[in-house]
Amino acid sequence: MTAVHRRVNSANQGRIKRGERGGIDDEEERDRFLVEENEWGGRSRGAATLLGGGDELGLRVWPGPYVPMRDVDNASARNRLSHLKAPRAYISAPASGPDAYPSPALDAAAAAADVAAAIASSDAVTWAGVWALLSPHRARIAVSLAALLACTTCTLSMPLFSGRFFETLIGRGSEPLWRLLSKIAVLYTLEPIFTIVFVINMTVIWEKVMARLRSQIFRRILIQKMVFFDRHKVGELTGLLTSDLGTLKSVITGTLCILFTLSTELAPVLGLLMVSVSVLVALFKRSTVPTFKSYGIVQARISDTASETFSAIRTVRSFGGEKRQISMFDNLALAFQNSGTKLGVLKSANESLTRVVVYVSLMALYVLGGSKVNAGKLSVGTMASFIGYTFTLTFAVQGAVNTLGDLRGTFASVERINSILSAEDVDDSLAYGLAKELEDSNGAVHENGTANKHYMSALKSSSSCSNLAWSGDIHLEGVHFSYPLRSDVEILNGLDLTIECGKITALVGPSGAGKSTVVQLLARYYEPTHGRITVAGEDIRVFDKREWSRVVSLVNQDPVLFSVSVGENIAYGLPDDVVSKDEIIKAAKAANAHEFIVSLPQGYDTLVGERGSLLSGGQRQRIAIARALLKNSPILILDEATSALDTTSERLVQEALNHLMKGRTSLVIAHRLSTVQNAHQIAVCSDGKIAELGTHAELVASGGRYASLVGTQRLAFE
Ligand SMILES: Nc1ncnc2c1ncn2[C@@H]1O[C@H](COP(=O)(O)OP(=O)(O)OP(=O)(O)O)[C@@H](O)[C@H]1O
Repeated sequence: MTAVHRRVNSANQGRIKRGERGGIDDEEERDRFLVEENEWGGRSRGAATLLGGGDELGLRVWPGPYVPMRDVDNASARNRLSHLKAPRAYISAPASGPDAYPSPALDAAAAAADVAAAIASSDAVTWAGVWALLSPHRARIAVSLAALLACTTCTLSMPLFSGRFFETLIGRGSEPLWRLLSKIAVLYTLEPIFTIVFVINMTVIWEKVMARLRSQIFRRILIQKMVFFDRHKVGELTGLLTSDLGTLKSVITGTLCILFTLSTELAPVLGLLMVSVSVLVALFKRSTVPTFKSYGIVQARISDTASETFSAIRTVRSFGGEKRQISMFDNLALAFQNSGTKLGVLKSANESLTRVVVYVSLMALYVLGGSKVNAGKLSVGTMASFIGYTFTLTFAVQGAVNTLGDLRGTFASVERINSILSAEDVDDSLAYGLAKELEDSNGAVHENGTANKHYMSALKSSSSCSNLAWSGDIHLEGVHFSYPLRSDVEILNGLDLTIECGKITALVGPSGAGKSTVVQLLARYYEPTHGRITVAGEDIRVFDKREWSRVVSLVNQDPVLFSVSVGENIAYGLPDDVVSKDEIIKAAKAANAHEFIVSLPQGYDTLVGERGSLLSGGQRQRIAIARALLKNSPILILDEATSALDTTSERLVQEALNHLMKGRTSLVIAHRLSTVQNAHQIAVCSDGKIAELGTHAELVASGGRYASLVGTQRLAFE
């Protein structure tokens, strides 16, 4: 084996292993696949690119550092290769240029910590967590505080100098006017400089903290159970990452602004005013938290409605639904306006009351101070300083009121984030798998890792999952299931089915019988409420969901593509591996997609638009098949994969599917019975059970439901 062969093989380690371990019949095809790759590796510098060595060629390569080829076979190189695991797979050919695609680096340590924290803690945002995020920025905080102190000193000295200025003007000052004015000028210059240092440092710290918080929440959302996504709309969830967190940011910055105006001199007076303000705020708080909460909810609904309308724009157009969407949006905009107005009124009432407190203080100062100046007991300068300080105090109090007002908004936001992202909805089996992988790639010792505390003892190793899936039958044994949001309606009631290894099983039946539900259980989007699903006799719940997802490929009627290039969409079949362009081309060729792809304006680098909207249904379907081919998983589920296609596309897609199904345990769901008549066995699903099972000929001969379905479709069989 040449060095290049070794490199290519190592890079494809994961996929090859799956093939080697498993009992796939199609050994020959896999060998061909590898030989072709090796040939390619020997011909070009592609292998260097494959392993992240593109830096050598002046390319920007995903992901991670360059690994010298000769190192790949030894253990230390394998460790280094683990860094290559990042959520990016597709490498453009050298011709695409160094910046063809951005490189998303993954901070595995932070991600592992976040996932582990999500498993362990019930609240998504805790003040202790925010504090922990702040602590690495201690040096910057110290600089900020020093700047704050300097700035406060300048601010608090200003009224004193104003007083002296008036004294000098009326001829009672001891200092020459020019000297006084130059001191004031220095003060006025330094104050904004210190302010800039303070604000810039605080902004940098907070942007960093907010970015981490956002990542934490995104990760937490991603590991929720499927029911969570049934329950919450997209806008609501994206709102958590934008507006709700935005509120959190403003309060923390605001709190620091209070410090900005604190001083020992003014502490008693400020303290007194703060007590009055706190009392006012406390009185308001009870009534305003719900208002803030409903404000957040309406805001989320608005973004929800907008994103839903735009993503379903074709449906809106075809039904002439513009008026309806506009009125829905207008109603929400009105509700948002009302809620905003209510909030504004409450805020201003709160602020006005505080001002009243300040103005009363000022009036007292004018009356008492004025009479003392008249009586000659107080100098004009001191009186001017007092007035200056009172205004300083006014700013301070207003800042405090705004901050406390924001605090109420923040309480509501944190409450909202935490109530939506409750710990019960975390999918432990998925979170465990993810935490384990992240800790592994971070080099964490597993026995002490956080992931270890959960599921570790119960779950099987990844190699056994792949081995069993390649070699064993799948059994659905007495499966009962109700969707969590409709727990009173039983969709499957005691369904038994054996899906034979390496063969094609078709699942047919009337609409609503539960066929797609079986798919969702096999994909483990949901778990059966009773009964179990086994592979080679092993309950599939003993595998973590990340591992299970690698052994199951799903191609459905309307495959969703990401709004990136065609090549990147195919490479998503192996999202954690480094995939060469040649592998992608080969998968595309096998999926009958290569020809149409190269005829696109930028070939494999053509962007597919949102959800793949710039491609036809048949083209999307073939890209999805190429993606599944690249994934090379032992279990394949086709849910109405050809039902949306015209005859030409269907032929092309069907050919691609036949290629894909070869040697895999396949479950095919189809309404059009002509597409499943050659399946090894056909199961008729009815009322959440398997009513009939056999080959096409057997079922037609038995004259049961299948035969009548065939009759209904008036197909000319045999
Ligand atoms: N996420 C969900 N939450 C609640 N109920 C659901 C959900 N998905 C499907 N259902 C319900 O489950 C039942 C079975 O649906 P399923 O999609 O499995 O049927 P099907 O046999 O695949 O139908 P079709 O052939 O029309 O696709 C239906 O009554 C449907 O309303």
